[in-house]
Amino acid sequence: MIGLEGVTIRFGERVIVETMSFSVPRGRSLAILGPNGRGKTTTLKAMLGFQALNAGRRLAPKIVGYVPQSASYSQRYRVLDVVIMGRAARLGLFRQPGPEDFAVARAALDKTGALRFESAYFDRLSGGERQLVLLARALATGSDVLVLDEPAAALDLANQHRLLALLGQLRAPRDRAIVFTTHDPNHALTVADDALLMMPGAHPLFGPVEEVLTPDNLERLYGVAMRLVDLTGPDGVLHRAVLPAFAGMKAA
Ligand SMILES: Nc1ncnc2c1ncn2[C@@H]1O[C@H](COP(=O)(O)OP(=O)(O)OP(=O)(O)O)[C@@H](O)[C@H]1O
Repeated sequence: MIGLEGVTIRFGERVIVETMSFSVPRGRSLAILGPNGRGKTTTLKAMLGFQALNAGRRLAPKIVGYVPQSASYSQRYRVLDVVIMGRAARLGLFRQPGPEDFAVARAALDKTGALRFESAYFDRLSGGERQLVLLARALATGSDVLVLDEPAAALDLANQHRLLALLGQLRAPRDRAIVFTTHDPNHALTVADDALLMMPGAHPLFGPVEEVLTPDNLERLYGVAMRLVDLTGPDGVLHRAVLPAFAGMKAA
């Protein structure tokens, strides 16, 4: 389980969140949505213990698989070494990674479709390729809690599809708590059970995706008119999708 209880965070005079509470138990996934600069990353950092709280407390296990928006290292590392870092908390300060750690790291890279980069230098990869490696690093922790900060942001459509399929696979056994931020409500509709909408100038809305992700709420969230559409998915079943009204506009 991971979450926040009565958390307030201020930067100077500015209140980012005030007495905010939510939790994600094992078996559920949460999507956090909100406009740029509203406090999504700050909320994730608070959950992970990287952000000082003005009030309240965080609820989190000792080891969490975390995918930051980006990562850079002061040294040059190969991809496999970056993923092995996900094992660090289990290894402790002095133990070297063994064959089992390398096997776990390779399996994680295989799962995210990044095994072909295992010997490449991490800093030579594209933004999207790095994101797949960071996701593998999070999986390699073996934690049953995964926290992902805009995991799809740098991904092309094929890799978004792969990421959503992978999140779907990770969610299916209902033995993990998964939290991710996204700017795409359709990603929330596809793989989240609950949504936290960080409304501009108002308290966040939290609840099951089907109750919270309404066109009205999304319009208030982004200030853009939204429409609901029903689309037949690859499985032949009708699925709900949301589109901003500009999706129907023709370029002049
Ligand atoms: N350490 C800090 N000190 C002062 N202000 C900060 C600090 N960290 C973040 N902020 C500010 O808090 C606000 C929320 O930032 P945050 O990164 O959480 O937004 P976000 O919702 O994740 O945005 P985006 O969608 O653009 O990634 C921003 O205005 C940011 O500039």
